Amino acid sequence: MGAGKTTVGKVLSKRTSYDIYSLDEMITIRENATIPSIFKHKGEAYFRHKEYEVVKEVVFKQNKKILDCGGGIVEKEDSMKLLKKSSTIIWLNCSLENITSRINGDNRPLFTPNKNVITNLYKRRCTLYEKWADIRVNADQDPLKVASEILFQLQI
Ligand SMILES: Nc1ncnc2c1ncn2[C@@H]1O[C@H](COP(=O)(O)OP(=O)(O)O)[C@@H](O)[C@H]1O
Ligand SMILES: O=C(O)C1=C[C@@H](OP(=O)(O)O)[C@@H](O)[C@H](O)C1
Ligand SMILES: [Mg+2]
Repeated sequence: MGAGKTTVGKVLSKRTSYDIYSLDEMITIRENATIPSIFKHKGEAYFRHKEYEVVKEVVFKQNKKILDCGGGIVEKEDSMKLLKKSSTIIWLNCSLENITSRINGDNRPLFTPNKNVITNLYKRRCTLYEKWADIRVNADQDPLKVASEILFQLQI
């Protein structure tokens, strides 16, 4: 959360002309509900299943594309296996300090300003990103630079 995936994804889409699929946006439209409302009324497991369904639907399309995932996609192994099989997984590695300053007071149900809780979530997620990512970029810099670093690493 707050690493800049959605922001950088849009920059990459403009620069490459690849289509972009924002999973959070697709889920919101399909469920006709906001993400906080889905979490509140249906729970996280339901949301993760919806994420999985959207991934399954888009990854094997033949067009060149960028998937703007939610940061919690790593919580569901089935989703990650599909991504690993089909895609290059990019980790936008961002300090917890920057994440916290970017999204404080935002509309993300799993974000909390409680330092212990968010530090534990951050550390656990970092282990998962480390496990699954093909490429890691420094996301503690301007989004345009993050996008350039990704294109450089992918040689696009
Ligand atoms: N590299 C960056 N530097 C500073 N602010 C950023 C950066 N990337 C994103 N932001 C800002 O942080 C917030 C969260 O960005 P977003 O792209 O939605 O992150 P994510 O999709 O990873 O949760 C937005 O207000 C966005 O404008
Ligand atoms: O980290 C998470 O568990 C989540 C991240 C959010 O997306 P962003 O990473 O774009 O904030 C969104 O999918 C949902 O609030 C859950
Ligand atoms: Mg996002």
